[in-house]
Amino acid sequence: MILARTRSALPAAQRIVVKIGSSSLTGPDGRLDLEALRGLVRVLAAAHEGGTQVVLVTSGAVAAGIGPLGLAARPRDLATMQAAASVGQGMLVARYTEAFAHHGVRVGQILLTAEDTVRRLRYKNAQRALTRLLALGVVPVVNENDAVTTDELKFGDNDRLAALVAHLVRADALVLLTDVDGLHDRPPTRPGARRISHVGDLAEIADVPVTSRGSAVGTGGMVTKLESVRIATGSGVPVLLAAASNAARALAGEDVGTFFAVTGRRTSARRLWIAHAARVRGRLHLDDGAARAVLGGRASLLPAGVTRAEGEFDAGDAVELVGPDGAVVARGLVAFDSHELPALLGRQTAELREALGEGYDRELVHRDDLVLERR
Ligand SMILES: Nc1ncnc2c1ncn2[C@@H]1O[C@H](COP(=O)(O)OP(=O)(O)O)[C@@H](O)[C@H]1O
Ligand SMILES: N[C@@H](CCC(=O)OP(=O)(O)O)C(=O)O
Repeated sequence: MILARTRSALPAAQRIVVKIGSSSLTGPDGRLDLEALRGLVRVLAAAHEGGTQVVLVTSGAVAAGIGPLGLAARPRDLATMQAAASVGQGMLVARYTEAFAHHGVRVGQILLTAEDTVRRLRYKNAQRALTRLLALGVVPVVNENDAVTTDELKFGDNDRLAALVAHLVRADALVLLTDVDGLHDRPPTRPGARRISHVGDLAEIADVPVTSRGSAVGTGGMVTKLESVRIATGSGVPVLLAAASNAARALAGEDVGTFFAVTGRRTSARRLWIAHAARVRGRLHLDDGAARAVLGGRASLLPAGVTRAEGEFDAGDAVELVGPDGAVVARGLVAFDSHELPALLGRQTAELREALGEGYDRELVHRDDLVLERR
């Protein structure tokens, strides 16, 4: 589709997901910057008025909780982050509700966890709520459900969450707003850094140095943004990455920020999650036959084809499947806990059923839970 390859996709988009990072919503003191928030809302309300459906994915809950809790800086431990997010999220949504109401637009809060994008029922649930809100002319305001999200289940960052939401609502484009106007050919603090305007394929920027250190209040830096870009463009959604201060020009299709063209087609949310699971818990080493079977694309992985396992994981966790040459061939959700594996590896299915009973003759990684590594 021609639209998804150029910036003209943006003004023509009927449904967009816009993500704004903490760095663009907070002042130097770490508190919410109301002027910045209102500036963003002005732009989004105008897009809404023009007939574009807008989903806003907003960070800033933890940052908004820093001031009221008297914390010196953004907390790094999970419990204090949860507490700060719990205090901050309410304030954040109250501010958006007021700011959008000023333009006659209603908002609805949606808090998601990783599970909502993986488990079919929950995925459908989230999708139904978001679609209905949009049909009712409401701007959904989405964030991760930080106050109850455990370490394992965390999206890790809102950049990834935004890409998954863009997939969920079948957005025509994803707009990532941050404190820097797009990807630069080197971190923008280095002298001579220049903006890259268009990326047709991520391979073009393989050599661009990016840091994972964000601003003082942001998380993930440019690395998580590029991961988000990879998820979105690889599943049919083009991305524009720009400075929040350029939001209006970005939505108008002007030459600001970096445009990333679509590189792949829409895929299932579950496969998307497996391919980009925030955290891989272990590795299964495959023998030659198993590696070839998996690479063939239609086979499940059986215990018989695995020579050794690394890591500690529970059934349902994401693991890497490694071929005899040491290269990762696929990612998948493993069906057993790691402590069960020594008794299973290298043994035939029938033998396992006989020795250990029904239930132990199942696949180690079912083919529906397996995604080949892109080469
Ligand atoms: N090559 C690069 N081009 C642009 N920005 C980069 C690059 N490498 C690192 N960065 C950094 O990424 C930061 C944005 O990430 P972050 O602070 O996490 O933002 P947010 O809070 O919006 O999610 C920028 O401030 C910038 O310093
Ligand atoms: N959900 C968290 C934001 C986490 C996050 O990814 O922040 P950022 O890198 O600023 O987009 C919050 O609301 O504070």
